[in-house]
Amino acid sequence: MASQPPFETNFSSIFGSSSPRSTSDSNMVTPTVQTARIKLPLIDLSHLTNGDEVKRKRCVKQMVEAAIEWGFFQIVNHGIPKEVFDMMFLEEKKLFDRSFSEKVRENFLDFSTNCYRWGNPNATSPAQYSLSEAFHITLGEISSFPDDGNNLRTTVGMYVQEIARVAQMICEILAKQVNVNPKYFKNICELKNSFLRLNKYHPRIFGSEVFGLVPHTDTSFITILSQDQIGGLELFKNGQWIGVKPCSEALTVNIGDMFQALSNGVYQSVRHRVISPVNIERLSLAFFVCPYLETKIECFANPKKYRSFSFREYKEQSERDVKETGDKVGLSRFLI
Ligand SMILES: C=C1C[C@]23C[C@@]1(O)CC[C@H]2[C@@]12CC[C@H](O)[C@@](C)(C(=O)O1)[C@H]2[C@@H]3C(=O)O
Ligand SMILES: O=C(O)CCC(=O)C(=O)O
Ligand SMILES: [Fe+2]
Repeated sequence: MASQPPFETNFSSIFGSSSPRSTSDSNMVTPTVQTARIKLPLIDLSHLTNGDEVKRKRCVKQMVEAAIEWGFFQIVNHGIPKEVFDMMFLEEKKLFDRSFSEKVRENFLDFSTNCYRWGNPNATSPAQYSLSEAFHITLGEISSFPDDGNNLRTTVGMYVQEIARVAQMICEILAKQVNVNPKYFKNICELKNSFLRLNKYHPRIFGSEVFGLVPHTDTSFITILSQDQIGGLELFKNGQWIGVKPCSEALTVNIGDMFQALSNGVYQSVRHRVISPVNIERLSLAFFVCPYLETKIECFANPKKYRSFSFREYKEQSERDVKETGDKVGLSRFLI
């Protein structure tokens, strides 16, 4: 049975003969000239723990500067064994290779009903269409899985434990620099709303360039991305889309909307997107650090840029916006 979502049949009415990049939709920043791929600031996390105080301070400074200037950086020597990624990518591939009907079936894998998504069902124009499929696996749900010897569950559990440890370290450092009590990020592993998003990007089928994932900011505090070597991730900086060069062994970290709000706009939740690969599929794993639904997001600086809001309010507003317009409006809704 086919494992592919029916992109072609279901979206032919939206596409016709055009491609997302050739439209003048407001999502697009025209002209979309592709600049050279860049290497993001690369941060060696071993300096945080090797006992050399000068190197530790330099490492913290690099990270903070990258969060302010780029909203993105890459990390190496994070301490997660290569085997953990190999196992996780293998399970991810096996999961996406299952039949389409199995993937959409309600309560597949006992997760909540809408953990599987493909395309963008709410797209109103080609510029909002994503040629990819994804699973959202929230931390709260993994812990309630029965231990039935299923490799996917064990592997996801192991993966998020490792990645959450790294996430915690980064969040605490970034918090301290903007006068947020690092205890705010105590027990990230316990943050049941944090989730792992498994992304599969399909090779282009609609002519020229197509979005694998439409331009967006992440709703998280931070996101930690692991990707294969295919590439396609681009970020928007100084009026241009810039391709991020994949770097083996490195994880990509980006600031999400919650940290931008918490830091009163000091850290940047930068718009990014994925361009579909040519003749090849691409896999990635994105871990989103999110607070509890009732957590109040309130910055302590003055004057405040954003009104305080709960994570529930932000999430529900974003979901409503995506449903009604095909796109997330984001933090601009909460400006004072
Ligand atoms: C169609 C969309 C779903 C999404 C918001 C968006 O407009 C574009 C990107 C999607 C994304 C990707 C990262 C996160 O998983 C997410 C929650 C987010 O903040 O942006 C999702 C949104 C979603 O699934 O609702
Ligand atoms: O796959 C990628 O490179 C980016 C994924 C992403 O932006 C997301 O899942 O929010
Ligand atoms: Fe993202």
